[in-house]
Amino acid sequence: MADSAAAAKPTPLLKDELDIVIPTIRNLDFLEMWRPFFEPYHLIIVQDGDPSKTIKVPDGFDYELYNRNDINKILGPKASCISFKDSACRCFGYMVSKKKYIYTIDDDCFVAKDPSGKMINALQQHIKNLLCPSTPFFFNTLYDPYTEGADFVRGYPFSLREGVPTAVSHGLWLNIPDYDAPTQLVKPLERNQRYVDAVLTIPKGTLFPMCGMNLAFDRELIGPAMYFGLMGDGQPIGRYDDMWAGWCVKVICDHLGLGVKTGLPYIWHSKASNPFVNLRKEYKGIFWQEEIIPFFQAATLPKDCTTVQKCYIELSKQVKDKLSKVDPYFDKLADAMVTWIEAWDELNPPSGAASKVPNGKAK
Ligand SMILES: O=c1ccn([C@@H]2O[C@H](COP(=O)(O)OP(=O)(O)O[C@H]3O[C@@H](CO)[C@H](O)[C@H]3O)[C@@H](O)[C@H]2O)c(=O)[nH]1
Ligand SMILES: [Mn+2]
Repeated sequence: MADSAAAAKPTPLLKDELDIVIPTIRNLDFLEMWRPFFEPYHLIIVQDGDPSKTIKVPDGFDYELYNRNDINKILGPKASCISFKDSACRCFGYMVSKKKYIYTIDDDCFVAKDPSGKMINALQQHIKNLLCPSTPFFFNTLYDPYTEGADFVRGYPFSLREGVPTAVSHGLWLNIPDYDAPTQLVKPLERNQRYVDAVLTIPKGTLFPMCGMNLAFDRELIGPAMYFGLMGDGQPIGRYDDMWAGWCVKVICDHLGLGVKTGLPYIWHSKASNPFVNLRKEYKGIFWQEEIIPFFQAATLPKDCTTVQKCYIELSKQVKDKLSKVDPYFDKLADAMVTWIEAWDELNPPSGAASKVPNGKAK
């Protein structure tokens, strides 16, 4: 009987080709709710803050955990590019992973329900988004043409219907929306109750505010560009980690002909962080982004930038040239971008087939 039951249970999609990266400063009880969806996958937990604190992980999960001491030991002086006391530290998990795909989620994000009341398996939807092509060059008005019950509409060029590989799947959040501090302050009670049943490719040439709390990507296609910058302790800015990565990623995806999708899946974001603390972290970013975004909108990469690493190094040069006048911070950030690529290439030598190397060990 048992054999037939096991045989009937389908192997979860990309079970051995995807890591789940969780930045955390607290025990990971939230995993209990995700167990049906996450248990078959390997977790990479990036413990931020005090490394002497023990993070409790519920039994039954296969994981490796890295605290600040581990990061310093593994990267040596290059650890300076990994933020401390900010969720930006999660990008260390992307670097040490050996898998082709990454899903990253915050520890205050829970399983949401769709309008029918069904629990949403966010991970499976992200995988579906990543395994289906994107359509950045021509907008399909019936949204994702590859989803069940939809297609390319009349007038959509057949020459473009093959689409391009999808590098990023950006999910959304019910309940607490990812608002900046000023918006949170003026709308403290606002909750996102709108479930929009759509997945959209973000058109080429359009930037977007990438939120890191419910995000998946193809690590082999775009991993080296997923650097979450210098944030938190000792830095003049915070809560722009995912934004910075998203702007760099979108410029590089546009250049390399890769797709970025946003929309489904939703998660339930349960905890609003303190808007006053957030304002202090964000406020320089609120001014700076008025100059940063035109920089990324105007950024072009030369034809000989044929790999993500080459694109990223070129971008770091342009950051140093054009953004250092905004604040010396960008000079430091440009250098950290180079350090990140050096560390990435050290841990991920080009010869290694990323998804074939065994996982790291649980602590
Ligand atoms: O110093 C820290 C603080 C938190 N974390 C972990 O990071 C995520 C997000 O933390 P939290 O949910 O408290 O903060 P939010 O404001 O809701 O996060 C949103 O803002 C972005 C900040 O850049 C973030 O990506 C968004 O989701 C949790 O897992 C904390 O445990 C940390 O590692 N270090
Ligand atoms: Mn949160």
